[in-house]
Amino acid sequence: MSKGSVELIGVSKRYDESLAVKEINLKIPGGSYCCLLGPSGCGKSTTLRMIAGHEAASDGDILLNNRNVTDLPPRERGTALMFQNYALFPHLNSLDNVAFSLKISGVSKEERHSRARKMLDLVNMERFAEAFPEQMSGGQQQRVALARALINEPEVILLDEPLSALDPFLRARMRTELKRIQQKLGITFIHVTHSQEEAFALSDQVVVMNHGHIEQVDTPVGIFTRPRTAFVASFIGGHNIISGKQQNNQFSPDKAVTIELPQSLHSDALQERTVSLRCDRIRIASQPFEGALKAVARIEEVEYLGSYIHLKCQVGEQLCLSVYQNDADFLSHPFAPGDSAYLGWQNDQLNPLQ
Ligand SMILES: Nc1ncnc2c1ncn2[C@@H]1O[C@H](COP(=O)(O)OP(=O)(O)OP(=O)(O)O)[C@@H](O)[C@H]1O
Repeated sequence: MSKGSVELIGVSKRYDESLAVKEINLKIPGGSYCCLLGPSGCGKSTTLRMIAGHEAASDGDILLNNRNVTDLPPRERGTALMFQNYALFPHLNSLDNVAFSLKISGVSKEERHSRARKMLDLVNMERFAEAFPEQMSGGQQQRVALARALINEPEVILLDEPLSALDPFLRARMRTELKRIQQKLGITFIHVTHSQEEAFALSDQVVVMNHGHIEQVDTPVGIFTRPRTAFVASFIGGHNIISGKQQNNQFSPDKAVTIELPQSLHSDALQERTVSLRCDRIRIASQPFEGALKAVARIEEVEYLGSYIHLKCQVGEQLCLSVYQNDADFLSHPFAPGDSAYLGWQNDQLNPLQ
């Protein structure tokens, strides 16, 4: 692995009786953008803080560039943590905020200001060198905080929900900025978020966490096209999760519905099976169509979402499928609740879940 690689080996964190992080194993390649994604309380921030050294691991080892740093203090690890609330000093201007840690290490004023200016330049904040935190917007303060985290040239930067305090417009802009800076510096970014959109837009590698363990590590495309568990499929959204009994390649999620599974999921024995099916991979029409026709449904709900429409379709008694139809198709023939509809999909769109 190149510079800035991080490896967690059997890492756990115990708080009194509860295990916040449960024996996780993870490799993050140097120079990559990695997002830890999951719901509130799943252990993302604790994992990040253990990598930074602000929280001691109860068990396991943390390796940075193949060097065991488990027992080292934060400043000896080559990492920098950027806090959610930016934590800028209110009485210092941007330049002095960014240069602060250099001042503590005894770097001369001329050199620390020159290095701080370069960092402000990198985050496009050179014009605000003399401004104090209260004179800047949330997004501007965040750029300064990022410059401050980068001043010691860390190989790994750790970001805890860095965009959560920004409005949606600024959040999207800062997301692009973070990616640009990561690519320019070529260092490792580890970013905690509960937004799948943010994780998908930024990551080389997404780590989906739930209840202190890792559910899946994959590229954004891998996570979205092949979620491994029902938790991942439901957390990232856009997927139907269908459970039922299977024998051979016949799958019955409902007494009145039988779905044919792809040959790769064939099983001779009767067994329980859960699969996911992307909402945007289901074809819907008001008339029967040739090929891949799978079910007749009744439209229960119609939700207009701009570029696509979410249709809730009841199939049999117990199976309700969500279908995303593009707006052009919908507007040329709008469905309404109570209408009948014909649904179809390719068998290989049925993705097995654990
Ligand atoms: N200092 C602490 N003392 C006791 N329990 C803690 C402490 N810090 C975290 N926890 C618990 O550990 C679990 C994981 O917390 P953590 O903050 O890592 O989750 P998270 O996924 O980052 O959540 P959020 O997105 O809400 O920040 C939670 O159940 C939390 O209550």
